[in-house]
Amino acid sequence: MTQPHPVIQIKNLFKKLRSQEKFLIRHERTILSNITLAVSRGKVLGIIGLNGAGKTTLVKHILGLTRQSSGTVSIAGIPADQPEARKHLGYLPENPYYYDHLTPEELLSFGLCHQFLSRSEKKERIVSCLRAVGMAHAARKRLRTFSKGMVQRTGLALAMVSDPDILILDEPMSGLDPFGRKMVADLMLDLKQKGKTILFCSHILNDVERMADRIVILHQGRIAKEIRKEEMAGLSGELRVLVSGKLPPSEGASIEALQNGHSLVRCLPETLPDLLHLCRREGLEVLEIKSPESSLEAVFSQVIASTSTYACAEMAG
Ligand SMILES: Nc1ncnc2c1ncn2[C@@H]1O[C@H](COP(=O)(O)OP(=O)(O)OP(=O)(O)O)[C@@H](O)[C@H]1O
Repeated sequence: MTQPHPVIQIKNLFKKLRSQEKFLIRHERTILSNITLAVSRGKVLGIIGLNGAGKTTLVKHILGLTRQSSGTVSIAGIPADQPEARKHLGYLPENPYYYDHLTPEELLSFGLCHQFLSRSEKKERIVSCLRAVGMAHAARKRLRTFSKGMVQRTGLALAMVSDPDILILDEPMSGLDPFGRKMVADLMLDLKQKGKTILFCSHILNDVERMADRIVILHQGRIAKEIRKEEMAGLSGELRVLVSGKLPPSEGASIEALQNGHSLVRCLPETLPDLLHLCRREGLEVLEIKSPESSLEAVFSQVIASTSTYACAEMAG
């Protein structure tokens, strides 16, 4: 089967920044190191990483807003620094800030100024985008009167208004209440169903796990791990069960004898009834059942622990 042509293609991308000269010695910091990444049409790629891992810098390269030290970035086959590449992109920045005397309606019509649409088509597009993000009721209010979450929602509408094929969303859930988060998640899945390609960065691992087809863990400017959806399903989501004594071996459970005489059992939720039965039979008490961590959270922690002596990523380079 032939692979679909990637709409975002990054090859061997390096970004180095020159620090101030010290004693005539020039220092360089590597912000991104040998990033190679491709996203196919209609797919959702989630990027996660610690603060300072390089996520926003990577996004800036995709948007053609900064120049790479080496390597290539292309959007729909066009180098990312060419203006034509941007026609394919809708962008929500990490901390959206817009002229706050504007209304969402005015802001979105600015986003459509290069589109050949009739007045009524523009109006229809603006209304439907504001409705999609739950901001239709505030279409004519000044942005300066908005909460952070309302600005975030308006920013998302702006990213969508020109109907781009590719959406680049830097922390789309930031500042949103639980309803807002669900709304954005549903919206992203809807956009995906419409064939849009989405690349987003987030610190909310549950959302990333739910929405992404593929996840990239960026650490200290490098791709530390890529996880495909199929692999995500297979990640362990084990329960941890604390039992008041020693247990004999049991199928489907890993048992660790603790120094205080208790046992810590790890098992999948479907084998819990067998384990409870075993505890009853052995006359042991179940002291605690801890639900699984987000499986992505477990993998993320593992990757970070194994790829670094965790010094703050900002010190890297
Ligand atoms: N203009 C700049 N000048 C100097 N250093 C910079 C600049 N922009 C980014 N950096 C450094 O590059 C590294 C990556 O920053 P970036 O903003 O891409 O991280 P991030 O993963 O988006 O972090 P966060 O999760 O906190 O948003 C950081 O160490 C940051 O200090």
